[in-house]
Amino acid sequence: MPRYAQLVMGPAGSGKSTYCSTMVQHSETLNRSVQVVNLDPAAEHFDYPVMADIRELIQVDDVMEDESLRFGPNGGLVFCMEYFANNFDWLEESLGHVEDDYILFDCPGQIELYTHLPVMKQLVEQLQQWEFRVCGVFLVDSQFMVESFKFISGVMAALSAMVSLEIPQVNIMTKMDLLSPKAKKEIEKYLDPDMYSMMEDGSNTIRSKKFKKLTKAICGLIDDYSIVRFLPFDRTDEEGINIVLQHIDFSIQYGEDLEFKEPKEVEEQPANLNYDDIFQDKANS
Ligand SMILES: Nc1nc2c(ncn2[C@@H]2O[C@H](COP(=O)(O)OP(=O)(O)OP(=O)(O)O)[C@@H](O)[C@H]2O)c(=O)[nH]1
Ligand SMILES: [Mg+2]
Repeated sequence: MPRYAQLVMGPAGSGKSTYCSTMVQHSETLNRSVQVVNLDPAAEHFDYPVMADIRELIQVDDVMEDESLRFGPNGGLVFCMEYFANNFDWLEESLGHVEDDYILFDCPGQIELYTHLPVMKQLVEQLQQWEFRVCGVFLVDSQFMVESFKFISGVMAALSAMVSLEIPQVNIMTKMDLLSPKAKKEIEKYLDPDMYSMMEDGSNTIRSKKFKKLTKAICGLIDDYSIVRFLPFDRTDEEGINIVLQHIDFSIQYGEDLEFKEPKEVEEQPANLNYDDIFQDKANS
């Protein structure tokens, strides 16, 4: 039986930890068991129960305080993640060997982890060896997506994670509840984007003549191949959360191997049943 995992990624403060705790609560209402592993060695607090916590293995503070290393917060985090990649047996031990389990990995917010460092790819390959089907969940704060040039940079960040990890990926715009009614209307344009008309919009930011060809090529890539799409995520909207979960489940084929319940057997009826005769028999008896 396969095991299932979501790799919850995204820029700093995009709502990864909140997403994890929302998903845990939502799954409880569906009577599904979902566990969370904290992979952020700099995490201070989160409000979900953890199955495993990378801070048991290594903490950013310890790395920064180490006289021989002398790292700052970002270098420290990269060091921690590389240390983690060299010690996957810690994760194996913490995860155990439960078949059919469903685990969310709450990742750190440093974007370089998803764009050019090999750690996350190594983690994905390791999880796949342990028979996990892994879906990338890339979160971007919706408040940073309501203008064309910001949207394109969000799309590029999501795309580089998709390209480097080579797993199914569901992209999500978080914190939809914080948008003003005007911004909510505006954001609809970005949930089903028409990149070519976006290039023609009022702002001059993406219409610089010098980069026109490049902008057009990027917009064309996104539009023509429908490579990147975003789903809205409002933590107060159960229906919306369910839609996101269904997309993710579908991408990792969750549920396909679950036990199929046989329908109750119906007593076989004679092929040429004559109802009139039956009613007549009953009436006579
Ligand atoms: N209103 C609202 N606030 C949210 C939502 N998601 C996250 N937040 C808030 O945004 C802040 C950051 O959320 P986190 O879940 O810690 O974000 P993160 O991506 O885990 O952050 P790092 O781990 O530091 O990268 C917190 O104050 C959350 O309460 C949301 O859907 N709605
Ligand atoms: Mg977090």
